[in-house]
Amino acid sequence: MSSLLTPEDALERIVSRVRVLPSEQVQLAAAANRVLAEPARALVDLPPFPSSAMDGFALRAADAPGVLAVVGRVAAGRPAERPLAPGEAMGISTGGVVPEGADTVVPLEIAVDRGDSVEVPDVSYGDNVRRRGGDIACGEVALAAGLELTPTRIAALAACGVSRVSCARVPRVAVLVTGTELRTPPDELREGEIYESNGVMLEAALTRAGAAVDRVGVVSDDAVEHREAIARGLEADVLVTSGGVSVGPHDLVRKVEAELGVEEVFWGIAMRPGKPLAFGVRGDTLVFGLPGNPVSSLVGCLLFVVPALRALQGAADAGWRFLPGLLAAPLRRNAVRDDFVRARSVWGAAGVTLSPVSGQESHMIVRAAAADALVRVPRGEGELPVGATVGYLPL
Ligand SMILES: Nc1nc2c(c(=O)[nH]1)N[C@H]1C(S)=C(S)[C@@H](COP(=O)(O)OP(=O)(O)OC[C@H]3O[C@@H](n4cnc5c(N)ncnc54)[C@H](O)[C@@H]3O)O[C@H]1N2
Ligand code: MOO
Repeated sequence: MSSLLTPEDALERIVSRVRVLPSEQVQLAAAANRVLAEPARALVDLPPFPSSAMDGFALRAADAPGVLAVVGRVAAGRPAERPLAPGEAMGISTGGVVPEGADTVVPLEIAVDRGDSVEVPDVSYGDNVRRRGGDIACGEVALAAGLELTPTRIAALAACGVSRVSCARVPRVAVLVTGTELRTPPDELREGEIYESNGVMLEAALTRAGAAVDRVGVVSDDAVEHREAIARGLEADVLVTSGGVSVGPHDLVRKVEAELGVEEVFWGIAMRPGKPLAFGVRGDTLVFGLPGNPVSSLVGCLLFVVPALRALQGAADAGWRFLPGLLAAPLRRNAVRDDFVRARSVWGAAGVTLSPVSGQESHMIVRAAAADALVRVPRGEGELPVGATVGYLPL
């Protein structure tokens, strides 16, 4: 591990080995968090008709101010039965069709409703009328290919009349945990054993990132067990292992993967935690060897596996999505590696401030759990002062 890749180079190498998964048709309601494979077009004008933005009276601006005859009442979904003539007004609800002949809506609060007539003040032409097609016109692209279907985007497509979308298939990810010392709660620990935490963490993080996760199991540091489990894991789109990627005699993952035909693309990244991360490919399967220390595993997953899942689904912006924040405490930089520091974020007048939590060692998952932000301290000289702008990922 003499010359380590920078995190940026590591991510670039990973993304360059990704082959986007084939797409399939998906019901819109089931497409949340997935990535659009083709542009989605509006099937209607939106709004589909000139609609009222207020509860009030529809009229012609040229007739105001004055007293107008009320010749109808329009509700949302119940349009007027005839056009509006000069000198007339119609009661109208928010979302109602502005009747033909009307061009303006006066809100209830500034009109005097006298039942058969209404007194209205001066108005500006077009006030409170939402233009037909003002949001989008029928046939236009509402969302481009490569966009993730956030709740806002799902709503936008539903409003456009779209019921099915084309999305990349959900990536299948196999998670394999290695380590003879690992037990699952509530089993009792024997001398030298600890509770396994990376498997559940990875399943949660990868499910949140849109993967279908298959827990291949927990294997001890034994080559035969490794071989059988890794061979199964290699059937998935992505294999993520935890532990066994360092230099010790019981670190078997890379060796067994090589025997099973995995081409190692790199091993080792100039970052802390997570330095001994390994990445390889076999066919189209991406193979991530995350270090066993729990915080190292978490950081490796967020920085490299999650973007790879986005890239597999054809996301236009698969890369890191660091948000800007201000350091609340000075942090020393390392000359050659990036540090990823766990911090607590607080929103204040100056923006988001980030306070590193106490206990930054890579086995301290409980200390990390007090944090909600992963702060990048870029390699370089000296220290970052209080108030320095840094990038962070929400945890
Ligand atoms: N001589 C060297 N030793 C180590 C180096 C090194 O460069 N030279 N690197 C250290 C770093 S950095 C890390 S990170 C770890 C990574 O080691 P492995 O990926 O081989 O992980 P393990 O040895 O299997 O485990 C490390 C640590 O984490 C605990 N662990 C493992 N899996 C889990 C799990 N699923 N849940 C909870 N805890 C887990 C394990 O018990 C160990 O304590 O190597 C350093 N060593
Ligand atoms: O990176 Mo190890 O990931 O420093 O504990």
